[in-house]
Amino acid sequence: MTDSTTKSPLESRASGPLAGKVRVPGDKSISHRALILGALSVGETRISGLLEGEDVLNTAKAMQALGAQVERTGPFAWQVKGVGVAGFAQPVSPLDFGNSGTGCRLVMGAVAGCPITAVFDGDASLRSRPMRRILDPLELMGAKAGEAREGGRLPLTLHGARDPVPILYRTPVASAQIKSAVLLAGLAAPGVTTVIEQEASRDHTELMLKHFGAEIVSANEGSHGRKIALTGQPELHGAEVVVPADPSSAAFPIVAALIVSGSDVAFSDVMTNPLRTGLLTTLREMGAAIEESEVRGDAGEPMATLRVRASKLRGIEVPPERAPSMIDEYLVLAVAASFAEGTTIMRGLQELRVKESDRLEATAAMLRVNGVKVEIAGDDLIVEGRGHVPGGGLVATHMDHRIAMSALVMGLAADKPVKVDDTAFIATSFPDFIPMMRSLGAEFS
Ligand SMILES: O=C(O)C1=C[C@@H](OP(=O)(O)O)[C@@H](O)[C@H](O)C1
Ligand SMILES: C=C(OP(=O)(O)O)C(=O)O
Repeated sequence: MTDSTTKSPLESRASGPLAGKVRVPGDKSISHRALILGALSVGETRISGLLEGEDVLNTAKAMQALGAQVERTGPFAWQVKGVGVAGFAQPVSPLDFGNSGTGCRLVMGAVAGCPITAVFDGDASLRSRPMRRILDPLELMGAKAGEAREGGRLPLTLHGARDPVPILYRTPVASAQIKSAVLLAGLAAPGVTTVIEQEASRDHTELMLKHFGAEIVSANEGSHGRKIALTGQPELHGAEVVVPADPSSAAFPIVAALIVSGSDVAFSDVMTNPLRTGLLTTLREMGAAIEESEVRGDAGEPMATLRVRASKLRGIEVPPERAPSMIDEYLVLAVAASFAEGTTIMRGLQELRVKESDRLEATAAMLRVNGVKVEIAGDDLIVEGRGHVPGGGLVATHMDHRIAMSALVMGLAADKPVKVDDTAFIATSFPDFIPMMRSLGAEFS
């Protein structure tokens, strides 16, 4: 996918009721972490339900380049034989993370604790994203970033620490990627590495570290925060990981089912970790009919079947403290808000500016070009819902999978078709999105 020049446009049009039961692919966050922790463990890790999207496949390649044995043993089934904590080997060529911030930043943390040097690179989107936020704590732990562009942007050379030191670090923004990078580097440091976050971000790294045998304690901090303490230099043991379905991927067909009248769609095994369910909370507040059944858990990650039926939605205000639990879902929430009656105000979205694209601007542009009234006020996004969307626009995806999927969802219920300029990046997180949506009744051409 890196710097692809051939674009694959697609148009989506008003469709009949969506119906069926599907399992969206494995969770992207958990898939990256299973490969990385498998590589840092002694013995064998077996992963089922891995997301075989480009982002995760790039992490798998990076683990191989760093000395782990990584093998696909069947559909979505992978086996990793690890090198142990701080055991990474010097890679012979640059590590290419393609479009993936998570893969790149988490592996930076893991490399920072090893006495090796690695070059990190990615596509034009990833090269535009800030890496200083990761390099700052890693340098405090003893790693050194070599020559890099302004803001620590890729490509960059990272020299891991010979003797990593544990730190206490307060993350400057609610970011699971920063927290996870520090914890992964902390694995190699003697003593306790502590991360304090003012707003709790997704805790998959903490849960999975415990699952692999690390001593890690997490406590509430302030009204919305967490304090996480990891004891360094554990022996991590290979483990079984069952990857639940990705709620951030399910978000697209969920919103599609809500806005296409008469729809009734079920989603199995969707991860319902409370630090990832902000969108479900918000949609329910807007009037969405979403029922949970078959609730269960695996390796600390709860999951459930969700049944979603087309619903009349109303505009609401989404508080800023909810942002970390739905940070990747605002684009498709903005689509739902466009079909709602009344104004939806989404507050505190500054982090959307540093994702695969500037998602605040790109979301507003997607809505505007399709006749929806929208405004950006500081870090807030304000959408005027009128119960229907004119459509007819051509949406620029800016190398961003979630813009492409959101726009295609919008077209399924808009008055006129909606076209996206490029669907290629959907393969980073949801390779079967188009056929799965068609199987539910979506009309794409
Ligand atoms: O840790 C993770 O797996 C992720 C954390 C989030 O990023 P930030 O940590 O930058 O908020 C999210 O946007 C990304 O898709 C996945
Ligand atoms: C922000 C995302 O991913 P990443 O940061 O891993 O590129 C995303 O998938 O929406």
